[in-house]
Amino acid sequence: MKDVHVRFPINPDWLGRPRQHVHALNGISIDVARGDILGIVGESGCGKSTLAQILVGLLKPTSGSLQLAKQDAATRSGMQIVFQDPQSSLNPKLPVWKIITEPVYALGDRPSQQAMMDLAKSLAIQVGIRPEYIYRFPHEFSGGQRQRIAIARALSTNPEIILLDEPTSALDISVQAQILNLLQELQRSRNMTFILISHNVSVIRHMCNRTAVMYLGQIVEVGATLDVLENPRHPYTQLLMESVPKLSDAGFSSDPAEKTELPSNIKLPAGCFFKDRCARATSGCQTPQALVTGEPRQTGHQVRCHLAYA
Ligand SMILES: Nc1ncnc2c1ncn2[C@@H]1O[C@H](COP(=O)(O)OP(=O)(O)OP(=O)(O)O)[C@@H](O)[C@H]1O
Repeated sequence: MKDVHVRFPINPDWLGRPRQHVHALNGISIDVARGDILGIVGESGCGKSTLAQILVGLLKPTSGSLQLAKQDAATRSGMQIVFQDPQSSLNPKLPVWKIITEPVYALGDRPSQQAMMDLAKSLAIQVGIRPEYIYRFPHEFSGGQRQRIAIARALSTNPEIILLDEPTSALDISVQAQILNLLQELQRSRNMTFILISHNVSVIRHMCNRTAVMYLGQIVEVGATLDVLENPRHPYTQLLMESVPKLSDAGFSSDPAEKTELPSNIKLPAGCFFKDRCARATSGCQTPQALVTGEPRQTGHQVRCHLAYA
């Protein structure tokens, strides 16, 4: 992704002309390498869903561009998505084998029904669903099983990248780890590329080798997950990490927005977007901050703050 911006027009006048815009993404540039599990973390409203929609082509950037490197011969489609809620993302009227093979039809292929049932059976086995269950309907499965079906569907076209948009947030705690483990096994055995969007830092830490932290439609810090989460350099990442619930905490808050307000994305702040919430802000924060590479340089650690390495 190169300098992607997304603005939503709002508040139209009587001629239908927008009086204002929501600045949802404000210059997102990021590379994902093959075999990466890239985590994207940030609080509610920072633009994670907008980014997901741009990645899978449901939304076009207002400006900027996306590029997918040349695909493998074995790869049939660039990207598939697994949504947060398997309850609403699976068509309740279709048997599971048809749900799993839907993306194959979407590519324009018309294989025989038998071939599709065979494909669905083999994918069901890979995600831990009994193959004889593929004739059943979504309501006959638990939440965790439904998410396994959604994962099988994403695999059906053998995509280069799978975008996981909060893949475990709608599931019971006891099932979350099983789904994350399944995703890890699939990623390793197929050397797939995952982009995992989550507000849950623990999920990102468990799963991702690289992590990008978003704030007000920008990436404020990106690098190897251990560097970003264990040794955060941006004051916002530091705030985010301080707010991660500790097992010993009772009545914790995991949302830094509850401590201080997220500024408006209709009228963006001048200079650094974070300065009004930042305990370290100085006069140098009045100018817009660029994402600069710092230490450790070899892991491509980048921070959008002039104080990061001061
Ligand atoms: N179609 C739209 N029209 C106007 N504003 C929008 C639209 N879609 C999103 N927004 C706004 O863009 C900003 C980013 O929204 P987005 O849904 O991408 O955030 P998010 O990080 O995914 O939040 P959450 O975790 O709560 O889903 C928010 O201020 C949201 O209100």
